Amino acid sequence: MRIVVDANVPAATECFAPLGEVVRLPGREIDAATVRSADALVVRSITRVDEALVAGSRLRFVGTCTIGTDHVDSAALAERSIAFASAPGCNAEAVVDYVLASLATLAERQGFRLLERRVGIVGVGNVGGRLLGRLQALGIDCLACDPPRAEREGPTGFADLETLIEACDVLCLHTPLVREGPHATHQLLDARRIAELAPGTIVLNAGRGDCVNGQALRGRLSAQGDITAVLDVWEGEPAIDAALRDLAAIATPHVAGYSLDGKLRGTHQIYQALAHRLGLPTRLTFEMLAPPPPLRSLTLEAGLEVEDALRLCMRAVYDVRRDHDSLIRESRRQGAARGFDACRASYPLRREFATLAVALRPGADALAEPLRAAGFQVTQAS
Ligand SMILES: NC(=O)C1=CN([C@@H]2O[C@H](COP(=O)(O)OP(=O)(O)OC[C@H]3O[C@@H](n4cnc5c(N)ncnc54)[C@H](O)[C@@H]3O)[C@@H](O)[C@H]2O)C=CC1
Ligand SMILES: O=C(O)C(=O)[C@H](O)COP(=O)(O)O
Repeated sequence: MRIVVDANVPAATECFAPLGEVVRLPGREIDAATVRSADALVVRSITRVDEALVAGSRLRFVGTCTIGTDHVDSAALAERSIAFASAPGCNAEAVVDYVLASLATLAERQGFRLLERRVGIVGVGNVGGRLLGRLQALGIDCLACDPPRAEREGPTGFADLETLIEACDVLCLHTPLVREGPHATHQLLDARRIAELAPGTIVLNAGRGDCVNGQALRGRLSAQGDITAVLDVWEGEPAIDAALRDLAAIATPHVAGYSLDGKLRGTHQIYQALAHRLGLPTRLTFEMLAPPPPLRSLTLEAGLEVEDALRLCMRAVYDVRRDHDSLIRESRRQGAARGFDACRASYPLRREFATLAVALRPGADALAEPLRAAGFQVTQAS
């Protein structure tokens, strides 16, 4: 059993070596020649898995250690009886951490209170649903837009995109890339909708780059400069639009989901799927793969404002400004595409908010609820 695995998949040896011979390759270098002699292929989102890649191979299994599956032609795999598995929800918590860290950073920079904003969430699945849960627990007013869910579950609790555009201060996109059909998301935020955004709106895209018309967004940012963009995903990755990158308040190289926890969960889900396919037992648990976090706990004294406490704890675990700064620096040093990929390949260790226990001194009890709502563990300090 020969298993070709993307070099950016962590814990690949621990998970896949017990199942077969593991061959590691950079995701963008996995091609038809390397796949020809493979029995199983384990990728992340940058390897296009289509008929051209798998034709002539003896592949029996393809797994992507990611949530998104738009890089995989699942019909072409089914046609050849190649089993396919993805990793739903694996890094959803990390994306929610990214959104909260970005909004907290903008709140500080632009001088608004995050807890007073109204947030519109487009795509309320594993990511958007968890974001909704954390924001509502924080007491933030939210509107949710998810036409496929509204169709299945009924309209209560959902609004249409036009309403979100009109009524929300922040618009967060968490849709998959769907090119065709009644609920296509390709260019969902098109030139008309971008023109309709009220001045002061924050647009955050952590879904897929092609869900937003980048040219229209760049036009609005450069001509009027009256909205704010937070962009983690881009059209044409890794060769992204440098002008749009420079106009975005926060620009990151498709790393919203890049917590170690999220990546390891993705690997572990595909390990389980492949072992199941081979009829082999799964001896490794997720807990065996995840090392202890470098920062396990911190203590807060009484007297901190809620938003200051939230920002302090978020930054202790994940400071999104670091990812923005390294994309700008590496793009200027190496060019847009190489800089983008270099930041992803050498991504520093990042853990999720849930790995940090915040101990509260007597008198700081008012922070307990908001900190828990944001995703941290909370304990009492003496
Ligand atoms: N930036 C990053 O690092 C990451 C990006 N992603 C992207 O985020 C996407 C969403 O992830 P999950 O929430 O886990 O997926 P999911 O499949 O659990 O949820 C997606 C939701 O979007 C909804 N949706 C579909 N078409 C829609 C439309 N036209 N308008 C509004 N909503 C629509 C679906 O009904 C579903 O509820 C992934 O497909 C992936 O492309 C996921 C993980 C990390
Ligand atoms: O899970 C997804 O969907 C994502 O977008 C991943 O975080 C992307 O990770 P890479 O494939 O870019 O390593």
